[in-house]
Amino acid sequence: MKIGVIGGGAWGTALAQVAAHRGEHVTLWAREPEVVEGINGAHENRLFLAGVPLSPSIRATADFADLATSDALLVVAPAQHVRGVLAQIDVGTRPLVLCAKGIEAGTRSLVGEVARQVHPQAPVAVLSGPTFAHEVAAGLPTAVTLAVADEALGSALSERLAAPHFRPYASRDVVGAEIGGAVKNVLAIACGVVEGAGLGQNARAALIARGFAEMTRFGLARGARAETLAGLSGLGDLVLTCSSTSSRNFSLGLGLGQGRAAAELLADRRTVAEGAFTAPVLREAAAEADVDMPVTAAVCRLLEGAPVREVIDALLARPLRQEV
Ligand SMILES: NC(=O)C1=CN([C@@H]2O[C@H](COP(=O)(O)OP(=O)(O)OC[C@H]3O[C@@H](n4cnc5c(N)ncnc54)[C@H](O)[C@@H]3O)[C@@H](O)[C@H]2O)C=CC1
Ligand SMILES: O=C(CO)COP(=O)(O)O
Repeated sequence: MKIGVIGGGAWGTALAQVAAHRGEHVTLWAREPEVVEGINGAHENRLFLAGVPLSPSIRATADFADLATSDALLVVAPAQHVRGVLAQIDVGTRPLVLCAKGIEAGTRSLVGEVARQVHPQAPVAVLSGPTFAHEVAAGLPTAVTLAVADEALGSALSERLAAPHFRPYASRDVVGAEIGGAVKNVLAIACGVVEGAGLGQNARAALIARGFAEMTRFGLARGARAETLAGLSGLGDLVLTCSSTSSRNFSLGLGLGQGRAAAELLADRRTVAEGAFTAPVLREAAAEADVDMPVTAAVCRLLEGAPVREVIDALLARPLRQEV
């Protein structure tokens, strides 16, 4: 199978590396000419995954037409850009494996919904889980959820994407896999705030547990399965990104917790902290579904510039309630 990868950021590059190590023909579309040149020439993506020697068999391109012969397309552009990028590609009936984690602003669509709107003929799969790109690219053991409605296609894609250190677990819950990945980014910002504001490890553990309760309420309201939310793409990824400065979302929260302004933290950054874009859309979607998401609302207020102390005090002053 020939694999096409759309997006030359850290994650697209790491996934291209996994496929290349399996011996697949990999064509990677990247937006930045210097990424294309670096991968084809020096076999390195210095902009987004510096220091990782890439397989010489990965072929990078800036031309969507070069993806025409790929049998399956991994979509690894940031969530807010998936629609724009997909609109430029003739996909036909080829499977789209969606790897971005977020909800589209304006439409409130999950990435899978965006893909179906742009390419209704293409079957959609979601690949999501606890996967720092630099660890995957370095060949460290990693497991992901691979969610596809069609079981036969799910098995075929799992076979093709698996590697000795990269283990997909098949699921049919596409919405559940997507919601876990999108919501955990917002919660990772909150955990970074706890760290930055020096609120302690009890608070962080509480936030992970209450954040997971929030993710579950929203997921169930949108048709996700509880088991998926408790799996790799939900709780697994939540734990990873809520406990490491390797997470861009956690790092953004760390800065906010230290009292720095969101605009300053987001300005000029080349890498994407998806939670900053997802948080306001998630707040809207939660209101629409009549789901209480206090942590998400607090993250939104911090991104809008509210003082950290004020937001934390308001969160702690909420009326006491039943845990379940
Ligand atoms: N980095 C990681 O460890 C992981 C990232 N992801 C997800 O993968 C998606 C991509 O993230 P990364 O590869 O980490 O990105 P990155 O932060 O390494 O790089 C930014 C990416 O955004 C692209 N971009 C910027 N403006 C754009 C535009 N106008 N149109 C199209 N593309 C544009 C850049 O070309 C680049 O590919 C995100 O949804 C992220 O949540 C998922 C799992 C792991
Ligand atoms: O999704 C990720 C790991 O699973 C990457 O997290 P960040 O985008 O917060 O770096």
